[in-house]
Amino acid sequence: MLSIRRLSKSFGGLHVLQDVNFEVPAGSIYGLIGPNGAGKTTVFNLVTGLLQPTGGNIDFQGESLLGLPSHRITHRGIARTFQNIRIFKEMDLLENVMVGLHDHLEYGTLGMLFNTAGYRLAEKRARERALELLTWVGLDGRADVLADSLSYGDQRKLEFARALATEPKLLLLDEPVAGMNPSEKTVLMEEIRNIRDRGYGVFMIEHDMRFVMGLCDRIAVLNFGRIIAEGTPDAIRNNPEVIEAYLGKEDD
Ligand SMILES: Nc1ncnc2c1ncn2[C@@H]1O[C@H](COP(=O)(O)OP(=O)(O)OP(=O)(O)O)[C@@H](O)[C@H]1O
Repeated sequence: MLSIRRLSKSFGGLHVLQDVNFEVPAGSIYGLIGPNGAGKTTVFNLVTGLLQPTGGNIDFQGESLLGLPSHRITHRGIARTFQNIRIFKEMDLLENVMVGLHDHLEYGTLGMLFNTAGYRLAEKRARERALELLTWVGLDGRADVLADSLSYGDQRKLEFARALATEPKLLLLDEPVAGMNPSEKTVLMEEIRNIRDRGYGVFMIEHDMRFVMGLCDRIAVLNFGRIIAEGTPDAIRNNPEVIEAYLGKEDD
């Protein structure tokens, strides 16, 4: 689904990524791990068009993403959440999700101004879809609650629903469980599995080893800008180079 070939990125003389290769298969949960500063966020920024690579290719569903601006990449079917949650705190949950959907509405400002039948139907559909997405992430029944009043874990779920509103095929999650308590993590794990089972691909950066190992189908390990291992959680867990580079330094 997402194919990364010989990818490199330098900032001046700093080689942040060098000859990075891996493939995120469709319908799977894929993890990208590695110590702080290894280059994980740079990979996400390259895939989502916030940065352009120094060399190499990024193909999504057989077509290159290189040179496309972020919004075109979103339209190709890649959505993203951020390490620092980005939601509209002064809006309710339904409005937060509908903002993501509005990009896909056929009826623009004129329809809204004149409140045409077409616009009303599109709004009704968007509303129903937003409510469905809130149910998917376990926030049903709270559509009219202000986002600001949500717990941290629920804010993450809302961000998740907002990303799904762009109708992606692949969802990029940047440290989805950062700051969550253990029970929130367990719930989110189940929800990410449900999303995968609905046919979405999930590609995540995560530092929480228990979460990554328990959830991902495959994992790539970055260390100083290079992939040092790729494989199933069991293979990664037992890889001596990975243990030395990363797992050995884990607090847990
Ligand atoms: N725009 C930039 N200009 C210069 N250097 C950058 C830029 N973005 C990232 N870097 C450097 O690239 C390296 C990799 O950063 P990156 O954020 O990709 O790492 P990471 O693996 O996501 O780390 P963390 O786990 O701490 O989030 C770091 O040394 C960082 O300082």
